[in-house]
Amino acid sequence: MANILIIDDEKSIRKTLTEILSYEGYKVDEAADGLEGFKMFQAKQYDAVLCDIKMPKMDGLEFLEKAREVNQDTPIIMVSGHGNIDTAVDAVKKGAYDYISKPPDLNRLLITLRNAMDKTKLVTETKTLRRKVNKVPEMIGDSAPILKIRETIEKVAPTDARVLITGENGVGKELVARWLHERSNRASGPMVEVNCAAIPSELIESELFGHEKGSFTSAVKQRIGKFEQASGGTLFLDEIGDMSLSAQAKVLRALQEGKITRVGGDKEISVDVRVVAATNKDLLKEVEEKNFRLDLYHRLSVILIHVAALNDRRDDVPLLVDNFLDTVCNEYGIARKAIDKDAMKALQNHNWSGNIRELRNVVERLVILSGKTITVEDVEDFVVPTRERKKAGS
Ligand SMILES: Nc1ncnc2c1ncn2[C@@H]1O[C@H](COP(=O)(O)OP(=O)(O)OP(=O)(O)O)[C@@H](O)[C@H]1O
Repeated sequence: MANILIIDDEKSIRKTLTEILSYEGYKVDEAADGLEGFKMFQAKQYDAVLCDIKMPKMDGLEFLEKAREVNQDTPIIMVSGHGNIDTAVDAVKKGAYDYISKPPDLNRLLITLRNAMDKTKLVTETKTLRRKVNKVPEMIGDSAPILKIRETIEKVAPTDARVLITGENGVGKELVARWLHERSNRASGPMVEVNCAAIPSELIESELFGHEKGSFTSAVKQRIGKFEQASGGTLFLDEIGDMSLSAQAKVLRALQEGKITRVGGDKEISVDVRVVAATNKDLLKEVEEKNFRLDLYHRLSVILIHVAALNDRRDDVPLLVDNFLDTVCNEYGIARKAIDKDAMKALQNHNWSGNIRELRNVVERLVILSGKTITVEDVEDFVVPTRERKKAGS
């Protein structure tokens, strides 16, 4: 049964609305002004709110504004008298679902309520589905370094502490960042990723902080930067070691003050982001070579997570191979291929300079090229690079 909150200072209106809605099977609570209504709204989850505009203590617009800060999803329908249709329209612009006029027309009231609640249901379902579709892949492995990383993620994720993730290419740094977001209190917010190495240095500031229209030749319209996009969520700065010194200075300011300014703008905009950064470089060496700011390094590295190279945790190889065999065969829609002991051993001893990304490619290649069971010959034929085999044979 849906719960509806009615906020109106006129007792007769509350009575009429309550009678209609109770008759239709809704559970109804009443409040006589915005302040009382807001307290009830904070204390209980409602499916919809009907709210008068002109009221003592706290009016409808103020209620709307405050309620939106608490909960974005519950639809709020304004109930407007003759004199304040304009305010009702204004309320809709500010996030009210719709408005109905006094005296309330029975059919219009019920249809508006039903539509509002249908929409909320759809929004909630979409959110749940999106979360399911974008599920973060498992972090496979039970080697000591992986256990330690999982433990650190569980401890650190719910805090807003900044994390610097280090490790070679393809070890799983991005995966760690995604789990930090997933396990944080920001998980329902966005996770926005910026690959600092892939963006030309003259564009990185506009990418991160946005720009105002006309601030430079190609700025034909206003653009919201990644810091703003990530508000309420996590900003993942990948390859931070490749960021220009001038962009570093601006990032530092954003981290110190929690505020950014768009390129070509003069307004300071508050942003609420948790920053997670990653690099394959030795940042302290970059600091020594004056390519990276020490103050920024300290800001970013409150917590350090180092992801060990696959060659340093070979115990994880069999688990990873088994897991990738499952997913790859599934993706290709073919029966799960087996792998014999010697083949697994050969993979375990291989030099994984490309880390887990390389391992996944290798499994994919083996699945495509081998028979039902992957053998050590397959590994020798399809995995060990020709160059190395020639060397070994000569
Ligand atoms: N422990 C793991 N278990 C399962 N899959 C993993 C694991 N670690 C990494 N992967 C997968 O390996 C691939 C490479 O990982 P990821 O992109 O996180 O590496 P990275 O360190 O960020 O690489 P780069 O530095 O090149 O950006 C991804 O597909 C990721 O899902």
